[in-house]
Amino acid sequence: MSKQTNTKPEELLLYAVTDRHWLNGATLISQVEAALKGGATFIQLREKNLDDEAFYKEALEIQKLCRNYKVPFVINDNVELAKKIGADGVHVGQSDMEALDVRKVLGDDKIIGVSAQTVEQAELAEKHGADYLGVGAVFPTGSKDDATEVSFETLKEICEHVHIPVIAIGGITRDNVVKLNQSGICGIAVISAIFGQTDIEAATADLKNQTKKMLGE
Ligand SMILES: Cc1ncc(COP(=O)(O)OP(=O)(O)O)c(N)n1
Ligand SMILES: Cc1ncsc1CCOP(=O)(O)O
Repeated sequence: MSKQTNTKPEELLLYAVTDRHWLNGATLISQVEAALKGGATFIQLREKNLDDEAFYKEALEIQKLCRNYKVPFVINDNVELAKKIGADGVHVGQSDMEALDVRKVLGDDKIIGVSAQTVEQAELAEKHGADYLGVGAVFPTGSKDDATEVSFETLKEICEHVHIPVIAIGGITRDNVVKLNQSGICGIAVISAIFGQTDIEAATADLKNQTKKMLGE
């Protein structure tokens, strides 16, 4: 990896993306804490329907928790909120604010993650200052209605064409993560394989082990 980025590949090993669909009466903070105890290495707060005030309060709370665990904390899509609370960064998709513009808002030191489904998108995101790429959906997923499927070949090609770390996302479980072996990724991002599990802490620890094995660590 020759290009300097604001993330370390080891921080991207097991990236947990929140989803209140799985709360079932629990609080998001308790679920995120269980994921952190189980060894999640990165947290993304992803809220699609929360009002501004509640989103702000929740982001502050989860940011504090992540700081206690020394784990990077980014916010999905909402660049203004990330700026306001001084989050470690944001994750944006192809239909969100462009990485170049995000960088102007957040400055040089913050983490910008960008979703990519093609080599062209990946190269452009890197050129525009992305620190890492989230590529998927690599398997069928029930967590995102409009997810585009990305083949193993495309995932591998993306990894070969960029110098920033790449993580895979979409339908990844403890049982299928092995199929991502030799793709070139440095980690995985998941929702349901962590937050959809009864024992979040144990599921996170198990998935982390399986991911390390897949990477040959
Ligand atoms: C790590 C990571 N990778 C990809 C995505 C998907 O982002 P996006 O394409 O913006 O879709 P939404 O998450 O906004 O539905 C992600 N969130 N995280
Ligand atoms: C946010 C996102 N982006 C591409 S697939 C996906 C959903 C991932 O969720 P799961 O790990 O439950 O398939």
